[in-house]
Amino acid sequence: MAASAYEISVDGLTYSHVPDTPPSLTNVNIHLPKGSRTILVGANGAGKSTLLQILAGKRLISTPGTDVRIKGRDVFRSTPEGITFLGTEWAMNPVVRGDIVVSDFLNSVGGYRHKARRDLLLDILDVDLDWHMHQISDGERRRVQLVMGLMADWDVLLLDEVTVDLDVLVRNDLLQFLKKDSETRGATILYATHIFDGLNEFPTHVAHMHLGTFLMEPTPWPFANAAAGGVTTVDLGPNPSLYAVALQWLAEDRDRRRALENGGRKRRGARRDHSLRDGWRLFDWKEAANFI
Ligand SMILES: Nc1ncnc2c1ncn2[C@@H]1O[C@H](COP(=O)(O)OP(=O)(O)OP(=O)(O)O)[C@@H](O)[C@H]1O
Repeated sequence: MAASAYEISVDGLTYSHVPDTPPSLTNVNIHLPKGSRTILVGANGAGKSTLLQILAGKRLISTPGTDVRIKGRDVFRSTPEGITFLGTEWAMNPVVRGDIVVSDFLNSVGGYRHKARRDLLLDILDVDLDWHMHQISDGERRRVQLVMGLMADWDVLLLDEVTVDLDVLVRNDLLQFLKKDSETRGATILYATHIFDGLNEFPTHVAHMHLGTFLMEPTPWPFANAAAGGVTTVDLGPNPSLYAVALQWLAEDRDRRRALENGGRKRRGARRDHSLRDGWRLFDWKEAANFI
């Protein structure tokens, strides 16, 4: 299939947040069909958020040979319509912690234009239009964000761990809504999460990221084969749950990372006292206690 036939296509993507430092993404190549729902599995620091932010057009990349397209259009040069990105940093913005009533807030971002969908989402996410944004909990603020982000029809939804602070009932209802919406409208979802329970029925594809690369590119889910199609080193039995697969992958990733560290090929940061530079000392709690 030509790259433009995919809803999301990434070719030759390498990216460093800071010039001349090890890349957070290295030669990423993924191709996702329209209507797919892909779960990105990877340890903290694997590169999931970086990839989602790039797809959302939040970072400009002009490296020759890099091609990042959504709906066939270059996300850096001719950003397509219909992409919704929902990340965790939104809730930190002082603007959405101000004294504004939820109904006014949603109207200010066009809620009146999508009333039927907005009302459905208010119901699913159990959001009260009379709430004041500065008087609600983090999880409630997250629910308002989801109503805001999902009330207009989207073609491609990029979700970066935004279900983490939802209660299980709301999260379950939301996932069912997203699945149905994606099936009905052929909309595409790429979802990075660390919470795998209740997720087995959601994805059409699952992918495995580690240290900025895809150890397994998006692969149709479920994995029927007993050894998970060779994607893990141990036999997880028939039809393993996503939780079991993720747990195994992350354990293997940790071993792989530690082997790199032990071989002196750490990517960044000190993790052990023997990694500290000359002249550095470990924190001494007994010494520190004298100052309390
Ligand atoms: N703004 C930044 N400046 C410099 N380095 C960054 C920045 N953001 C992320 N990184 C680095 O890029 C790498 C990938 O980070 P990223 O946030 O994409 O990982 P992640 O898979 O989303 O992790 P998590 O599961 O913890 O959210 C990490 O090594 C991280 O330290």
